[in-house]
Amino acid sequence: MCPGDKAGIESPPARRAPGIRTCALGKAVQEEAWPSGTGAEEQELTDTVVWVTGASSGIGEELVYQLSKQRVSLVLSARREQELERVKRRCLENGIIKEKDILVLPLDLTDRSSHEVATKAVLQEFGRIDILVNNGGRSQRSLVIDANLDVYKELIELNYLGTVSLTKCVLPHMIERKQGKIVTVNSMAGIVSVPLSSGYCASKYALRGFFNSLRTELTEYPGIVVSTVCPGPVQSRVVENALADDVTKVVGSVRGQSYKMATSRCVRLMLITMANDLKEVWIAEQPFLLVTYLWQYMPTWARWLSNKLGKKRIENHKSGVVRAIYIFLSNTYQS
Ligand SMILES: NC(=O)c1ccc[n+]([C@@H]2O[C@H](COP(=O)([O-])OP(=O)(O)OC[C@H]3O[C@@H](n4cnc5c(N)ncnc54)[C@H](O)[C@@H]3O)[C@@H](O)[C@H]2O)c1
Repeated sequence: MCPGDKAGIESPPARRAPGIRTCALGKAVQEEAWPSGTGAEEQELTDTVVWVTGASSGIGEELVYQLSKQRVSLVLSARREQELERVKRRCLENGIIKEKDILVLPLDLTDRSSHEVATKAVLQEFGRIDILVNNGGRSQRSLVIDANLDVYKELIELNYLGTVSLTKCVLPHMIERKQGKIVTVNSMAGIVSVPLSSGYCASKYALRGFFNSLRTELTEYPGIVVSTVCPGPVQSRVVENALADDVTKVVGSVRGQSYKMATSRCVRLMLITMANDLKEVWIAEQPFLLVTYLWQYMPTWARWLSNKLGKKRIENHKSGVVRAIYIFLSNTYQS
């Protein structure tokens, strides 16, 4: 943690002395050096055109609410137009943006043939795309032995290929302008391997690999920033919507989420990430962060701990009381 970081988010990096360092954003850590000499707050995103996928729920929905309090243009995408219209109304009621600043653009990430047309629609409306936030996605709660192969196909189609496809549509525009930000909501499950989420982990590992490669390919375009955001458990509908053992089955309703990070806090930290062009951030409360550190730096210990905690999680899943584990330590493995 940075010295003086006790106040967490209330002591933003802008106040800190120049220099490269590894900092904590309050309880949530970004494993990344701050850019030297700077340290922007989210207001620096003013006057940008931001396209958010998965804007109808959870992290994406909260992200557009917080962005709508600044002077930005927003494109809201997800599959359900009605839900997007609801989110738009709230943005207009509580934010400072006007009707002309917000475009509802229904989009199915798995329908890759529609992505080019959607990109053109955004460019036609606002003339540019400054920030693409690849947020839409789904999780999984099923054992490898039980999960139908279609579950894996769907998770790769949506979380991985859908994101890659949209990014590829937007990229030529950013390259032409030599600027832009591609922010992808990955997960701690892109670093930590978790039982019951094998397909989800695979899709998020794949995404992390893809964007790390893309970042290197873009070195001659320093104005294009590729950011990967890895949250731990955050309050949203991600578990409710998670695929079970068949692609037609979802987990459904889940019990309390109070142990998870508040969506608003996660999003605030994401905005700071975006304003500061950070390459990779880990956003989580303890002990989730600690487990991620173990996976990164002490994989042998991480595997030992995973076996202990994972066993319990699997037992609970098998005995049909999987919801109980959401409150206990085995949630170390949440998406
Ligand atoms: N909430 C967490 O604990 C957590 C942790 C780590 C990462 N994440 C990631 O955060 C992102 C947002 O998830 P969330 O937690 O807000 O969950 P959520 O279920 O509340 O929201 C998911 C969003 O993705 C959209 N979506 C789903 N399938 C889609 C499709 N085919 N096409 C377009 N949009 C689609 C949904 O409509 C919704 O808007 C996901 O990528 C998820 O993997 C969440």
